Parts: sequence; C-alpha cells; structure tokens
Amino acid sequence: MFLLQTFIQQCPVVAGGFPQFPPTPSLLSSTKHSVNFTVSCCSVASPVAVVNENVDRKSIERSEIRLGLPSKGRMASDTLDLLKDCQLSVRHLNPRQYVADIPQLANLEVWFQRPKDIVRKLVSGDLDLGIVGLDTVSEYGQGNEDLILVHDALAYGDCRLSLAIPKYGIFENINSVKELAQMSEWTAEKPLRVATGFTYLGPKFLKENGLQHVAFSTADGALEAAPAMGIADAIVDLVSSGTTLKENNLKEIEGGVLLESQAVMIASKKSLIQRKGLLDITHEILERFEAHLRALDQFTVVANMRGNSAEEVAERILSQPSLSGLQGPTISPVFRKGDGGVTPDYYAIVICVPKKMLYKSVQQLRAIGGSGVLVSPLTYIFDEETPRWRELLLKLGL
Ligand SMILES: Nc1ncnc2c1ncn2[C@@H]1O[C@H](COP(=O)(O)OP(=O)(O)OP(=O)(O)O)[C@@H](O)[C@H]1O
Ligand SMILES: O=P(O)(O)OC[C@H]1O[C@H](OP(=O)(O)OP(=O)(O)O)[C@H](O)[C@@H]1O
Ligand SMILES: [Mg+2]
Repeated sequence: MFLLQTFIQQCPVVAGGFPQFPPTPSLLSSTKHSVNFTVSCCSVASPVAVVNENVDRKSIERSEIRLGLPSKGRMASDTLDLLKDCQLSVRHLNPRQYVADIPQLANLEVWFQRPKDIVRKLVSGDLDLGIVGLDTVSEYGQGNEDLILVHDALAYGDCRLSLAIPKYGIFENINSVKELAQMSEWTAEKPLRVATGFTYLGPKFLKENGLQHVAFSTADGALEAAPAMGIADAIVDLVSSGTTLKENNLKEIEGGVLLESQAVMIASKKSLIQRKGLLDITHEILERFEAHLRALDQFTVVANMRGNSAEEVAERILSQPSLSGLQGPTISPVFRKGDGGVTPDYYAIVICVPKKMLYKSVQQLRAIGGSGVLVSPLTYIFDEETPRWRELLLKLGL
C-alpha cells in the first residue's frame, strides 16, 4: 500500500506543467485526514520517465493560433455543428488528419484531440482555445488558474456528474449523501467502495461531504455494473437521461450532484494575454456563439394590426405580457390610397418571441386585433456588447 505522495515519488512521471493529474491508480482510498491512493498493480519503480508535454517548449513563439476540438465521441459532431451554425465551418479534408482550419478565421489551426487531451494541452500551452464538456475541464484542469472559461453554456452535451447507489439492500432507505455518510457500515477496514472514472473530482467531493472511509476503484466505462458485480457500493459517473442508472437498479440521492455540465469554450489565460491576434479571434468566436445561441430560442413574428396611430397600436401590444419583444415592438404604418389621399390604414408589427411562448403570443396578438401572423426563425441576435466579453476582459485584468 502506498500513499499518493509515495506513488508519485516512485513513479517518475513528469507532467510537464500539467497539475499532478494522477497516473490512473487502480485503487484509491480515503482516510480521516487525507484521500490516499492504494495501488494494487503498478510498475512503481519504472525507470522510464514519461514526459507528458514538452516542458520548456517554445510554444509562445509559434504565430498560429490553435483551437482544440473533440476528435470523436459525443461532443465531436455537435461541436462542428455549432461552429457551422455560426458560419465558422471547419474545413477538414480527411477524417484521419488531426489538423484542419476554419476559412473564416485566418491564422487559426484546428486540432482534433480527445477532450481530456484538449484540457491538458491548454494547460501545457500547446493549444490556446478549446471546446469540451465542463466535467472534463474540472476533472483534468483541477482548478488550474491558467484555464479560463470563455463561454460557459454552449447548450449541448448536457449532463451531470452524480453519485449513485443501489436502490436495494442496505441502501434501500438511504436518500441523501448525509444519510450515506452517517451509515455505521463504513469503517477503516470496510470502507464505502466507489467506482469512478473521475479520480480527481470523486475523492474531492466525498471528502468535502464528510465521508471518511472510502475506497475508490476506476474503470473506463460501464461503471453502472460495478455494484451488481459486487465490485463497488456506489459510483460517481455522468448521467443525462438517467436510463443507465435505472436499468442497473441504481439511484441518485439528495446532495449527490458533483457538477452540472454542458459544452464550454475555454482558453489559456497566458495565451490570451501573450499571443498576438488571439484576443481578437476569441472575441469574434464569442460574439458569433452568443448571437447564435440567443437567437436559438426565439422566433420573429410579423403581424398586421388596425389602429389609429403607431402609439395606440404600441400601447395595445405592450399591454400583453408575451408581446414586448427584445426591446419593444417595431411598428410601421402600411399606407393605402383612399378618397382622402394616402393614409395609414393599418400597422405592421415585428417582435421577437420566445419559442416556448409562440402560441400564447399568437393568441394575445389575435385578442388585440392582430391578423396575418407570419412566423420565421431567427438566425442571430447581435447585442451591443456581450456580457461574457466584458467578464473575460475583467478576468484578464484588461
Ligand atoms: N450521458 C453522457 N455520458 C457521458 N458523457 C456525456 C453524456 N452526455 C453528455 N456528455 C458529455 O460528453 C463527454 C464525453 O463524451 P465521450 O464519452 O464521447 O468522450 P470521451 O472523452 O472520448 O470519452 P472516453 O475517452 O471515455 O471514450 C462528457 O465529458 C460530457 O461532457
Ligand atoms: O443517463 P444516461 O443517458 O443513461 O447516460 C449515462 C451513461 O452514458 C455514459 O456512458 P457511455 O455511453 O459513454 O458508455 P461508457 O460508460 O461505457 O463509456 C455514462 O458513462 C453513463 O454510463
Ligand atoms: Mg464515454
């Protein structure tokens, strides 16, 4: 049995600037004072030094800006779709080639990498920008201050990292982390056994929640099988629909969500400050993302309305809660030639309506005399300035 410290000292793993990501231990255990790794199989005295990244690389000397995108898995195609929807299509000639570009953004290289490697390479300075799940940033970034969240809600890849326990046996009446921690079953000799791929966030969370006797095991997938196989008592894993938990007779418990996750855009703070052109490209990508994502849940609604004046029509519209639009309605007179000359006969109104409110809005429009209602999708809403850009500049001290 080795403490984590011992493990790292004896395994000459050099993490090249990356903050101590653990060399996937096969078993971890928590004691009263610290979370310890118990190593059951490892070449602890390996003579080979594994250098994860170039330590003193000349990365800052390269002039190209590098964006890391997921090379495969759940996040890959949604990420490309988002960029395409923002008119930033990635030109990728060959799926086995890991480098590509975005013709709209000069001097930018796109590198396809596994999500966890995107985070590692941002920390090591080999990438400048990246798009991955927040869970991956938190697990592999481990709070590194050089990692900056540029956009924290790209609206896909939604899931949560959760602690789950069996519905049956000794857990039948356990419904919260507090109750789990208070169970008398867990002792130093017989700790709560937790299976997880999140070997940083898992132990941290359980320690913070007062679970003193915990042993962790790790696997690359199908963790939900571990309790039924008798390998673990609980798991910490990603959940989205909850089907996998349900099918394996497991349940989430109160206080057991470690993290709510979705796709995010991250950047290296050092690069943002030092690399020429990066701030401008980041601003452009951020503006396009924001404009697209804001427009996603809105429709443009155009309708005709009879009235005596634009003001009178505006008053009627603003009296309806669903019709105020983004900044208020746009109202234009529609002129017709009559006996007494050219007069405004009715008014055309244009408003933005949240998609969820569409039918209610149409009903309200009709109730105040609206007719000929046309509905079309919105592509972008560009605001004067994006709040996220201001926040980013603040984080950079600019
Ligand atoms: N139900 C889900 N299960 C796992 N990941 C999900 C789920 N829903 C969304 N995600 C997001 O997708 C990411 C994982 O995708 P995927 O498993 O394809 O990636 P990966 O890093 O290649 O995984 P691995 O290396 O284990 O194969 C997660 O980090 C998370 O942000
Ligand atoms: O709540 P759900 O919608 O059921 O999704 C959750 C499951 O999906 C993921 O597994 P994945 O499909 O990546 O398989 P793996 O765990 O074998 O990698 C995750 O690890 C869960 O097992
Ligand atoms: Mg997976």
